[in-house]
Amino acid sequence: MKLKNTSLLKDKCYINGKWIGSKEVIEVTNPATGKRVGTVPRLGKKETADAIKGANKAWPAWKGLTAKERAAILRKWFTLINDNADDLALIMTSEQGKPLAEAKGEVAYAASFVEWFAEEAKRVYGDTIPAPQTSQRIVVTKEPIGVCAAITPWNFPAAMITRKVAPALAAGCTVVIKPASQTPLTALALIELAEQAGFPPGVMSLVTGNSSEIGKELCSNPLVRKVSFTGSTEVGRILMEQSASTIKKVSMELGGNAPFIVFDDADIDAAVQGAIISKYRNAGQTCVCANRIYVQKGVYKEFVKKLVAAVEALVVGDGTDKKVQVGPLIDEKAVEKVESHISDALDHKAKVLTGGKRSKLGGLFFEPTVIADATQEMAFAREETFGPLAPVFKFDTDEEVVRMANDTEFGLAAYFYARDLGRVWRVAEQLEYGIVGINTGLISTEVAPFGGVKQSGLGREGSHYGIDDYLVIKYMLMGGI
Ligand SMILES: NC(=O)C1=CN([C@@H]2O[C@H](COP(=O)(O)OP(=O)(O)OC[C@H]3O[C@@H](n4cnc5c(N)ncnc54)[C@H](O)[C@@H]3O)[C@@H](O)[C@H]2O)C=CC1
Ligand SMILES: O=C(O)[C@H](O)CS(=O)(=O)O
Repeated sequence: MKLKNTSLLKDKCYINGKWIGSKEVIEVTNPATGKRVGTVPRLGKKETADAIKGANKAWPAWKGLTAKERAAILRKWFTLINDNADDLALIMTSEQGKPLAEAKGEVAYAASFVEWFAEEAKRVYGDTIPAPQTSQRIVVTKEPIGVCAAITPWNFPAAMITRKVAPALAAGCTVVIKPASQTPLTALALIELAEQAGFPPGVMSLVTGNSSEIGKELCSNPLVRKVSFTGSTEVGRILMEQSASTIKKVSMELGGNAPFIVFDDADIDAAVQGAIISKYRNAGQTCVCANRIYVQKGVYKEFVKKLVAAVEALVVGDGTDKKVQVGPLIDEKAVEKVESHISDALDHKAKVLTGGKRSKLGGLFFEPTVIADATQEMAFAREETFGPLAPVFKFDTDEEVVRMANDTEFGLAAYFYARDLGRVWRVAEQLEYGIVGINTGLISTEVAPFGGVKQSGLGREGSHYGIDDYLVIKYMLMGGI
């Protein structure tokens, strides 16, 4: 990996302002080549407890800074991330596999949360409330909740970290981060830049190692007041259970199963482009990817023909190749999940229109796939595929498709293409999701409150709502006036 700034490639963790190694290490491999790109320490409970203790010790001074002083350090971090965007993107592609253009886009997206919350830090407002007695006054303040834990996934190795730590730090909290073991190098590069930006020791630490051991300490240590997690719903349940014993505040950004609906009054070409970006971004490994594509019968043939042509034009390969639009999946388990969804669909009489098997490139590459004649009985109607598989369902009426779209335990993102104003309002209001994309396949921005309903999670990230998850409300009632 040829970096301009070689200080960004770390093989140590960062705990209480010190870079810590260990005898035992975790290998980080490139999913496109299977080659080792680096190693990180295999740490556990003890180092996590040290990081939590250090975060608690650093908290009073950090929250004691003015909002403007915290904002200035966040702003410096934002500038450093942007100044090192090319290197951060190359590290990300090397450990996660996404095409460089997508990695650069994610670095900018990650930086946007740091910029946004540097600004929001100065807008944590309280209230005054008319008191019930003339001798009383009531003031409401919002205060940082305290030491926070951030546990993040491999699919967005930069943005899922800054989307949590930026609001926490802006609010005056300190943070201990546990990144995914598959993609720790991007996270550690961000920490290197945070150290350069001037965050005091203990304010932000990062631990790599045994996920469940570190997670248990983060969730059960009483000094931690908040756990913010992004990942699968299964792991989210475990973390919520583990956090219950010390009544921690939790934010959960979990799995999804996004419906993507094309009505007969849609702009079909726009809908095809929206389906491509929503389905095949990050090789389909995002929680907001279209997992089910519903097409109204009057436009079914045209849409499917155009979708197949667009999918067949996608270039699969190593993300460092500028021509590549679809990189490898993260691991063998992910490839087998896609294969299992395809074979289940074929067992239920579905038809493969393009793709349907591992790429001839071998390894973790999978052909972008479109399946026709999909039905609600098939596995992808219940489970998140998390891969480049687009199942197309045909539907007749608006009522029928809204029922099918809502028929899931998940409720993160939904999309639809339509132009009739009444239909747009009716469908948008009837969809049981935290995010609804209308005539677009790309809904992610730092200015909006990202999050799900039902079993897709709790809390919101980004937007002016995002900082509330790291604050607690206090009121002071003054008597005897
Ligand atoms: N709603 C959202 O924004 C997102 C949801 N996801 C969901 O996550 C899944 C794929 O991402 P993965 O990283 O494989 O999810 P995952 O849930 O397996 O892992 C996420 C993080 O949790 C850690 N982890 C796993 N088991 C743990 C435990 N027992 N205790 C503490 N930490 C533990 C992992 O090391 C990783 O850092 C998909 O279901 C996807 O939809 C992924 C990214 C974003
Ligand atoms: O982890 C994810 O899938 C992200 O939350 C999706 S997005 O925010 O990059 O759209």
